[in-house]
Amino acid sequence: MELLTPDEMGRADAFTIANGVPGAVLMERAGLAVARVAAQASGVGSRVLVLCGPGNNGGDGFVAARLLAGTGYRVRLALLGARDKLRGDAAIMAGRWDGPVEPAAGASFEDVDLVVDALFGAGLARDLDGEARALVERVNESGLPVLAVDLPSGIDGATGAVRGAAIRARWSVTFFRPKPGHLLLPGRLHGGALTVAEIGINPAVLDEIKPRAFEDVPALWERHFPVPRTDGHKYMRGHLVAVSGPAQATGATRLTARAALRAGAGLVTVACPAPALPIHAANLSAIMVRPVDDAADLARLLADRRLTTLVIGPGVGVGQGARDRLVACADRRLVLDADLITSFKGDVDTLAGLIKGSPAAIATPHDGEFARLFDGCPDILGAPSKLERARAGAARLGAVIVLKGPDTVIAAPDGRAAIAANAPPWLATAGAGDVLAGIAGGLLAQGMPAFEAAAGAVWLHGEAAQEAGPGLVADDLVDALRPVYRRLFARLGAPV
Ligand SMILES: NC(=O)C1=CN([C@@H]2O[C@H](COP(=O)(O)OP(=O)(O)OC[C@H]3O[C@@H](n4cnc5c(N)ncnc54)[C@H](O)[C@@H]3O)[C@@H](O)[C@H]2O)[C@@H](O)CC1
Ligand SMILES: Nc1ncnc2c1ncn2[C@@H]1O[C@H](COP(=O)(O)OP(=O)(O)O)[C@@H](O)[C@H]1O
Ligand SMILES: [K+]
Repeated sequence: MELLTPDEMGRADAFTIANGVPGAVLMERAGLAVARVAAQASGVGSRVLVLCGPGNNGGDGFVAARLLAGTGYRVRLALLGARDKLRGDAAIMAGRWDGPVEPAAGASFEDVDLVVDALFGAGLARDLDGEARALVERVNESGLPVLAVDLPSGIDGATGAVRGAAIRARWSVTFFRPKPGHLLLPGRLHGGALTVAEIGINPAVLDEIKPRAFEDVPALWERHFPVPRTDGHKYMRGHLVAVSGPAQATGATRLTARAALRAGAGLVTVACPAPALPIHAANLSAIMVRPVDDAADLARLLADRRLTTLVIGPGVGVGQGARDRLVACADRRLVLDADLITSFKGDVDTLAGLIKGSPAAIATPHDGEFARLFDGCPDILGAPSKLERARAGAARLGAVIVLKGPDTVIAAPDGRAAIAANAPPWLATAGAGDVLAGIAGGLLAQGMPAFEAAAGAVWLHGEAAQEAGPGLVADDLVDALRPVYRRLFARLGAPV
């Protein structure tokens, strides 16, 4: 579940080697893992072309080639660079390979069933060019199935970026823990199905490395998940207010409110301008509706301290009205979304100042809203990856940021971050973001800490979209949460 940057992975290798496991042993195990996945991908006797690079990634390739050749595969091996330039463990493994070594530049792809890409992994240091780039492009043009060792060559393991050009693999095998580049786009699209192989690195090294990035899976947040108590009642599960916009823009707030209630908030109230009240009232049943025409009205409503949590943004309108409403609720648990975020365009420090007193705040921008909020912050918008952008944004805002998309990143001001990889493409539909804000609010209302609530909400949202399947509209997500909850509760040992 931890994600290690290539640098952190290098430290994990180094710790392990320093503690008595030789690098060559790790490399033998890495090559064995590659050979195993190759064997699952392609039957005995098939023709495998192993492309080896100049570093240790190439060393893994030499091992895999030897093991496959020894178990009935017809293996050719092609090397990028000179054999006598190989160093360390890679040189040792080249010495254990007794077959021919072709130059990679002119290698033929005729009569090949599977390509093993062992060109570059964690050591990719610059954009591919020249011979390396031409080779990668030739592999992609061949249309042959590719198994990537560690990372598809050309993908930056820390950022997921394509460095010049990158292999498009059908399978990838990485070692010990995935890297951010396996989950961040475009890296994830280049990697295919990912296998994470144990190669004998003791997980105790994680205590030294203290990774700060994680895959967004239940193990990350389930300890904090608010399973309803047998002796509980609705007032123990929080009262959430969804702040609504005007009569012509009420749907987003209803999606938010329904999602919050479904996610487990004890009570949910929609606070709306008086003209919008009949519309909400006619369309809601378990959710309460209160007239709130301006910020002063909202402040009066919030004199009741039991209203602990607010979601503000969906449909609320961009401008001073939204900003004033935030002032009225800034000391509560908060989910900030959509129009509220846009209302602070280029003014993140004012927003940060306002929400300083909030006990738990989450902002859920998509890329466009993020760019607006951090307009004028080139250090944040220009950070090297989506992971680093979200982290830098969270630190500046002083709140958890959920930077949405196919590779949603959840980042806390303290540097913890998670990347979600479970959202299907049909989740990108109008109103899906309003539902996400509601789920996050529903979890916050039940007392979940902000980072865990945000990560939990993003995962649940993706699972609900999988559950609903293609053709999904945002309303379906709310219903689809039920089977997802049933499975999660069963996993947590809660009554279902
Ligand atoms: N002992 C270890 O550290 C282990 C390492 N393993 C493997 O080792 C890999 C990392 O090995 P390395 O650190 O040697 O790095 P790589 O083998 O990924 O690449 C480094 C080599 O590529 C060259 N290079 C980098 N960018 C280039 C570019 N754009 N164009 C042309 N050449 C470029 C470098 O000069 C260097 O020769 C991992 O991805 C993994 O596959 C595994 O065997 C497990 C154990
Ligand atoms: N290509 C994609 N694959 C999976 N999920 C996506 C993709 N694009 C967007 N999403 C998700 O869809 C939701 C859209 O939210 P948002 O952009 O706020 O839209 P809206 O305002 O219409 O609700 C977010 O949860 C986002 O992470
Ligand atoms: K590779």
